[in-house]
Amino acid sequence: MNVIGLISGTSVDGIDAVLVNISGTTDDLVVDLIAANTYPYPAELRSQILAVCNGAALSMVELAELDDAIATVFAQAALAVQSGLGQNQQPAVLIGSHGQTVYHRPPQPIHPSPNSPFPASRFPFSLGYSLQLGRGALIAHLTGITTISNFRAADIAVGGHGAPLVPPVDVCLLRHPQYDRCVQNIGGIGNVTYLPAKANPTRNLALDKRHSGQSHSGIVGWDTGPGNALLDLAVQRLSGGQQSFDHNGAWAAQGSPCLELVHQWLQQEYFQQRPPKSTGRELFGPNYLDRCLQDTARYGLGDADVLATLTELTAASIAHSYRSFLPHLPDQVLVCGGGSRNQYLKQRLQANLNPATVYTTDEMGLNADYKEAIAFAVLAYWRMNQIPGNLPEVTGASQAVLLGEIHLVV
Ligand SMILES: Nc1ncnc2c1ncn2[C@@H]1O[C@H](COP(=O)(O)OP(=O)(O)OP(=O)(O)O)[C@@H](O)[C@H]1O
Ligand SMILES: CC(=O)N[C@H]1[C@@H]2OC[C@@H](O2)[C@@H](O)[C@@H]1O[C@H](C)C(=O)O
Repeated sequence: MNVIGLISGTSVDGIDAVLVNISGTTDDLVVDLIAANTYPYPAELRSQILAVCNGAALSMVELAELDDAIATVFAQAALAVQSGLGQNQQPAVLIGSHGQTVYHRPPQPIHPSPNSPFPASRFPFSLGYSLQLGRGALIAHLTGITTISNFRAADIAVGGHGAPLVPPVDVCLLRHPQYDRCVQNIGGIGNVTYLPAKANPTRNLALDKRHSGQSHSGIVGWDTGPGNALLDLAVQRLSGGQQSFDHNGAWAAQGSPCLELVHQWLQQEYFQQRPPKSTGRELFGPNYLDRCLQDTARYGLGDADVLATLTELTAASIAHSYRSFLPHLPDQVLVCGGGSRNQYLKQRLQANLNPATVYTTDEMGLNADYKEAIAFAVLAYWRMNQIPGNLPEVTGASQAVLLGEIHLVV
């Protein structure tokens, strides 16, 4: 079946769109990439989204308009990605659209009031909340293709974080017979999937002691913290808006990281918190960067040193979380997302993760730039085949559930 996957991530740089052919279900899942492209947001729409992500207030009218403006560009991306198909290629019969996250709040532990009608054992937390704009009904109407959207809501309703959702797809496409692997996405935020080798699951039995979730398979995952979000914001500030990101890490590579500062930052709550855990720009956004820059100023760091230190925070927080929450370091780390193109970050990751070897998912045959869009095509395909899409051991949900709402074409 040909399926389109659409996502714009926390970097808010544009819509990643793929057309894939999918067959099989889980263990026998096969995904062939037919076409892929990124369609940048119109500048004004992007600034509006970033303002909302940074907490700008919106009226209901503005919210409705923003939702449909995003749905419209998502629908355009879907049509565009399959516009140049050869004669022997079939158009998509299904779209999986993640939409644009504008707000994400993980579930919070609470102390229920004595008058609560719910027993504390049943409801020991307030549910998370995650809002993705770009409503699926409009995408289905504009494209004429059945669309699945709002993937995170069902997992959150059963107590999960609703994120990360890509790990079950990593399990099907990247698990190795002999090597323990981590698949590390480095987008705006970083997230990992740990894939113990199929051959030696018993090596991973120690996992439950470190990880507060239950994982019989040994497969776990979580958001590691900042990916490129802080770096991008810092580059924009330090270049006076001339540059939007540190191309290949060239600027940071001219400086040296302040390891003492990185060590202090790693003591912060998010890095110490056990999985399941998820985060977003609400935490690792402009205010967080302000605090980092106050610290770097105290240490008298120059611009290149500031960027090297923020790059080190991304690399070191990833390595710190593996050492804290996995039974042992993996044999291989497969990076994907835009951060996998930052050569300096990749070097620092390798230095922090020795003796594990760092690769990109491209080297394993899975496109590093479009893996998330591919995953949402697969999640939509699973939804249509009644296959639950969440991994409770990753999201913290109380059960596996079907993910996504189906919007048929009327
Ligand atoms: N050549 C490059 N050199 C350095 N950094 C790069 C390069 N290409 C992309 N990036 C970084 O990758 C970022 C975009 O990554 P990506 O598209 O994976 O993020 P995202 O999908 O929006 O985020 P998330 O996975 O958190 O939702 C850019 O903002 C930039 O920081
Ligand atoms: C709420 C939200 O959009 N979370 C994103 C974000 O970007 C990376 C990381 O944080 C991950 O948890 C998730 O995205 C990917 C696609 C996921 O669900 O696996």
